[in-house]
Amino acid sequence: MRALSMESEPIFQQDWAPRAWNLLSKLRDQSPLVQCITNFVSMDLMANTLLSAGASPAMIHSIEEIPDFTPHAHSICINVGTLSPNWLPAMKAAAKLATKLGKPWVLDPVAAGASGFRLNACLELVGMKPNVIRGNGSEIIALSKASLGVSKGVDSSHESMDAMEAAKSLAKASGAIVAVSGAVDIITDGNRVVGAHNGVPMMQKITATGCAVTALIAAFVAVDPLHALEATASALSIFGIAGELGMDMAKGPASLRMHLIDSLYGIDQAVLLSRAKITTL
Ligand SMILES: Nc1ncnc2c1ncn2[C@@H]1O[C@H](COP(=O)(O)OP(=O)(O)OP(=O)(O)O)[C@@H](O)[C@H]1O
Ligand SMILES: Cc1ncsc1CCO
Ligand SMILES: [Mg+2]
Repeated sequence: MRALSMESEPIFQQDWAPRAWNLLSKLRDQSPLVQCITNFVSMDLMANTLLSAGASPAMIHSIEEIPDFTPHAHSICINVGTLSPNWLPAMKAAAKLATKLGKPWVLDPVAAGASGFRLNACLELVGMKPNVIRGNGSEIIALSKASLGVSKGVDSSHESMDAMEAAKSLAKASGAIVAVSGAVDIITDGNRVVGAHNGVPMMQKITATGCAVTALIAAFVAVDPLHALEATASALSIFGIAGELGMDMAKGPASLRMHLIDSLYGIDQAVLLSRAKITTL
């Protein structure tokens, strides 16, 4: 057993699986309202992921509706996947209001390194204090270095582990929990680093699984806003478990999409406790 030297150690050494189950149970009881300002590709999978987990999604993105609606949301997910100049003001208005009201919000910097417009928009949003930033390896590296990448667009050309230092420095600079998805999902506050080892490679062959897990993180952070790192690791692990269970029934990406949603809906305590694999890295 490690020495209990740091003040954060008791949480660091927690038993992750029971904690993840506790959060999923809370989510199912409370059904948090998650406002999603997200890309056109992801809307269906994101809403269905939130519903099957037990949360309540609302894809409400018009700037005119933010003053009335955002105060009712329990958390907000902002995703720049199909960004255009007329969407950015609504994203910023929602982020600003969420921060002012103390509501957790989560940023998905899709293809952050693909263009100057997108990178600057993401950097501006990072400056508006998201509670969590979740991207793939290439996105987190581009954001951390504030530079354009030779990226494949929305897909990653890096392993998540390649982005470890970038994730830590982005977390330190922004004050956000930073999560990097991949074979091992990395979650860090800049000091602590945790790995979520669930999931199957075929999840990369379904568009917007990353977007969907970012929204799931928003739902988990809504039920435990004071422990955003633990909530983020739990969401990533549980989504990965749904992928593993779904893969047992799937014939390819299209049927995995369906079985993943069914599996997320059906995850019970025994399955979660036996499958969740969250470790200190
Ligand atoms: N090699 C892998 N093995 C297991 N799980 C994986 C692997 N790669 C990705 N995943 C899982 O797939 C999900 C999506 O991660 P990915 O890194 O593909 O996101 P993304 O690139 O942002 O996706 P998108 O832009 O399509 O939404 C995450 O839950 C992640 O844990
Ligand atoms: C394919 C695609 N293009 C812009 S957003 C998106 C969904 C996955 O990020
Ligand atoms: Mg993505």
